[in-house]
Amino acid sequence: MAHSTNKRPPATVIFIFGGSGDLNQRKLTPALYNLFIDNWMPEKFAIVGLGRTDYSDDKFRTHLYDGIQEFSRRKSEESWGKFSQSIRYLQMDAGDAAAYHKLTDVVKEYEEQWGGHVNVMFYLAVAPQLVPDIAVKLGGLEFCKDTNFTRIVVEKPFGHDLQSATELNALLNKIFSEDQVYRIDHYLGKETVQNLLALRFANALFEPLWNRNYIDHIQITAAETVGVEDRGGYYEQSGALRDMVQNHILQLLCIIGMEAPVSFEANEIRNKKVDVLNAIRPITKDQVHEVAVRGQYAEGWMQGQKVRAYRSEKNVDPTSTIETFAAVKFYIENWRWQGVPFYVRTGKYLHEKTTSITIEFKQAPHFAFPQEAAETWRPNRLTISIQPDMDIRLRFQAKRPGQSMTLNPVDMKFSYKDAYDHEPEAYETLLLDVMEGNATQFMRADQVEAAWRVVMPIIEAWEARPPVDFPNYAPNSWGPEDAEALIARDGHNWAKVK
Ligand SMILES: NC(=O)C1=CN([C@@H]2O[C@H](COP(=O)(O)OP(=O)(O)OC[C@H]3O[C@@H](n4cnc5c(N)ncnc54)[C@H](OP(=O)(O)O)[C@@H]3O)[C@@H](O)[C@H]2O)C=CC1
Ligand SMILES: O=C1O[C@H](COP(=O)(O)O)[C@@H](O)[C@H](O)[C@H]1O
Repeated sequence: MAHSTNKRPPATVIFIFGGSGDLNQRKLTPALYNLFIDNWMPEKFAIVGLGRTDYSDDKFRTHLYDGIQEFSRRKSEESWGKFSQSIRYLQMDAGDAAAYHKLTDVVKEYEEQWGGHVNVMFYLAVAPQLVPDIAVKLGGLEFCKDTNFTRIVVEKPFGHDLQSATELNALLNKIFSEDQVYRIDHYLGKETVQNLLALRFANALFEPLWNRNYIDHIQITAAETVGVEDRGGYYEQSGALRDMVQNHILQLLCIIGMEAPVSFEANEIRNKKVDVLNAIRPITKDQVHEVAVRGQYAEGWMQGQKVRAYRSEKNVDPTSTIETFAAVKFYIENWRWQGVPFYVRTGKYLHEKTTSITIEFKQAPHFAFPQEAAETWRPNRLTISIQPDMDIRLRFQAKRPGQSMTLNPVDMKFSYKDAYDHEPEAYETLLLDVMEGNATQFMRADQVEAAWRVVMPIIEAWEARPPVDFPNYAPNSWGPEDAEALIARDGHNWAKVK
């Protein structure tokens, strides 16, 4: 969430389970380092990486420094020198209950050194199977019972389905209070996603139009130009629906669909979002084939490179029925959105890297212009590009210069690149939120479960009926033809973002 004052968070010890892993090197340490450069880190902090790998503190810092060189948006020897003094490594197997006293020792050490109580963040950057066991073991530590000072961050995937997510929530809520649990969805930390709240609720301009009376339909696209890369093992348990729709895309849909919050207090925002999830029209298993499309990439070409079919990727079953593309049509059953379709799609190896939201408005009630003007007329559209372009465009009709009354669709555009010189990475924002104890942009237990409830019928129908046509789309395309048909049946096309 936006941080309103330059008040730095209180003294914090950050334990990163999975300190030796990819997420820490690629995202977490670079984010903390950038917060440090911007003076957002607490005056007193320590970062303790945990893992089984045999690292000395120095070797661990060197490993993280390599990550800074590769992944950080800023790199300065001088600031790294200062920042890295606060990093250390603790070699331990997370399954070893007897080793957990070391965490208490570390916390006590800093309490003595810094002279007072310290906040503690546990970041669980480990495979999801390890999460329950680590949570239980942390629960045995006396200082974890301190609900004001101890927080636990849980990475995605949060559960594999509704049942496992519910069980994980029950377990976490037995050990920690809900206020201590931060379920991360990194999309919510993106500047352009947070800006959706500003766009909708800091402007009086849009709200009167933001409903079924003026909006024809809404599209959300999260397209990637990468394949599953070396994550075949994970992806085989997941697929596009679990990996992207259940979390990131439904969260975008919530922000677009929610009612105006009374305040920016965490539970107020989360209540408004969960209302949207609860209002999504349940899809029956019989309807799945009408409202949802799945795809899997074949071998082909991406940006001049030959790429393998999904079924030939590392750690992927050669007969895999896992989808690398998903498109779904949702309806939100409430006064605001009755009858307005929300089309969403996501996929790997698609034609363009883009995450964007397109809001298409209805036609003006009466068209008084000559017939030739109608030929170039296009509906009003508000297009919000989340990434990699970060801009908002409003398409409207203008008169084409000349002696006849012909129309031209033109864009009014706000571009982050032109307006600002930098923006923080999502993990910077979210890690600072955790240190400040602000859970607004994190998933509450009921939100996660409500999102699973939305996608479960599709998952179950797809698992019950394996696809017969996989692979069914070529790399560098926009996915399977059925995805075009899904939206074309309603008389629309997927919007071209650029
Ligand atoms: N990488 C990314 O960009 C993203 C990752 N995530 C999520 O973050 C989590 C971690 O992913 P990632 O970093 O890629 O995975 P990695 O496989 O790179 O890292 C896994 C980490 O877990 C540690 N680990 C495994 N077993 C144990 C154990 N028994 N005791 C202590 N530590 C253990 C490993 O340390 P060691 O081998 O030293 O024991 C390693 O540090 C996953 O849930 C993933 O879905 C989410 C979004 C993006
Ligand atoms: O959570 C995930 O997100 C990434 C896409 O993230 P983005 O910030 O680059 O849009 C996706 O590649 C990955 O499969 C998924 O696990």
